[in-house]
Amino acid sequence: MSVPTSGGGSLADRISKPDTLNAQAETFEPKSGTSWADEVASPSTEKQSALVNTEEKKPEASEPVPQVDGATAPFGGSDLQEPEFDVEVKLADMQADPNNPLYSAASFEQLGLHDNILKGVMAMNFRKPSKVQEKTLPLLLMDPPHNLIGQSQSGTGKTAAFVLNILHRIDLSTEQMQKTPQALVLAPSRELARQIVGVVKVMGTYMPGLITEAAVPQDAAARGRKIEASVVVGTPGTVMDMIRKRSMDVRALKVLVLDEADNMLDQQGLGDQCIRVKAMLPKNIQIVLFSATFPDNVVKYAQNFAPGANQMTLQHKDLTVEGIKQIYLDCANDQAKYDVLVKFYGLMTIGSSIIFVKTRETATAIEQRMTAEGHKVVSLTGGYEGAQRDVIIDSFRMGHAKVLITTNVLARGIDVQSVSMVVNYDVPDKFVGGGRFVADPQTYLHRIGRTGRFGRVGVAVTFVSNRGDWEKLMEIQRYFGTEMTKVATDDWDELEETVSKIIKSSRAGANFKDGATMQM
Ligand SMILES: Nc1ncnc2c1ncn2[C@@H]1O[C@H](COP(=O)(O)OP(=O)(O)OP(=O)(O)O)[C@@H](O)[C@H]1O
Repeated sequence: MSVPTSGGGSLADRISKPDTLNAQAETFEPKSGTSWADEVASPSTEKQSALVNTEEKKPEASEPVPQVDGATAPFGGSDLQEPEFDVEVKLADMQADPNNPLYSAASFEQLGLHDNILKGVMAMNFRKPSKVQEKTLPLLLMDPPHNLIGQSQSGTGKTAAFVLNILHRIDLSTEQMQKTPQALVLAPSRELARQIVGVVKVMGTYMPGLITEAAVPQDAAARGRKIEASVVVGTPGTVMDMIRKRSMDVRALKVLVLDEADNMLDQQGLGDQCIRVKAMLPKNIQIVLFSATFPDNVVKYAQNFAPGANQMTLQHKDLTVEGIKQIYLDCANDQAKYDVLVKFYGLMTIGSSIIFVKTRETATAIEQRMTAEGHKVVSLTGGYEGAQRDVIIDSFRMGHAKVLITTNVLARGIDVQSVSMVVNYDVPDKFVGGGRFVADPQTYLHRIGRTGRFGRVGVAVTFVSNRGDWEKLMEIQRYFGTEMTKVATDDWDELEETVSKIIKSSRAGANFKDGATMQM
């Protein structure tokens, strides 16, 4: 099959010819659009603060076995050990390789956790800690408590590290204590907050009296209800409102966690809210910051926010996840991108995938066009109301929709193990003033990290259709010292062959429709 794309020759060709390149440079202006800060829990959406008791969100018995919203597959853990996964390297091998981020020399039993907590860990089928869990848990569990800044690659189990510390520290001995907030986790999106609630609940299954609640923007009906939970996970604006309105009592809080901490401290608005929340908490609270990325400009903030913290950090070059194969599709021009997207989806059978775009408008446009082509897609952006967002993400987690189109609002933290491909329809960039956008390596890393979770394999495909995109992508490549393979889109036979080879070499899980060899 050979499906040529419309005119113009490949981008790389144009780039190697300076004349053409200059001509192109004038044509391609940075797109304006919705910003990251606009998409995340913004002050306006946060006004509708209320509590979400995720107890009500249990799936119907007849539905496919879901990931509990947001917990990982309940009691399935990282099921890479199971033979159904046609991978050459088993999780056990990875966890025995000292150079792998999933490696550990210790067992969960050696970490000094209470038996009821260990039972939860074992029921999740976590057989051994990952490196970040093994290294940070002894530091987190120390008495007196110490602050911690922890960094490790996406999908390597940071959530369990901070959740285990929380479960270890809370006191559930009386009904009064069970209903009193003792640990607070802040996350940048409602979806991530709800996911973390799911993890706390699943891990704490064997802890009698554990009550966990999400504090995220919600419908007006629940507004004003007092939090009666030992563990609270929320977005910063909502939590700030609740503390101010005294619907959350913070006097007994012992632990504050910022997940995606660099993002939380760096973003205008979010950063202020986190600082205000912290100022209202007891002074001797343990502060724990986790992320896969801590860019240089945020490190100082982080150290001020968590004074005297123990630190586990990584070099840029060690941040990429080995199992994620990175390619870019060289599209003739901006208009050709959509055709390439549809042809690409026509060619491959992909488990679940996420398409990242820059603006809400692009998300809606692609959703409509792909739906018309018969694909089961949903889109989720900051433009939707909270309750709608819950329905959308749940339908993706359950596998009812196979393709999720979203903006940076879901770039971080979301853990859906079946995601075998991430598409960057727009190269991630950030506004730096003066009408300029520059490459955003951190967002790139977080986006592609939605696949390849805990030793799984996946493919990250970035669309490049102009010189500006290409330069930004090369900047990202340099930043991480990684290799991204260029794939032309003017010869689909060749594209099929190239992508097939790449997928095989990475053990990644996508099938070509007419000759499946790989399985995920
Ligand atoms: N010790 C373990 N053994 C097996 N599976 C694990 C273990 N720890 C975590 N996992 C699983 O690994 C997956 C990724 O974990 P998690 O979401 O905590 O990653 P993360 O490091 O927070 O990633 P991100 O940077 O993207 O937020 C989850 O599905 C989780 O259940």
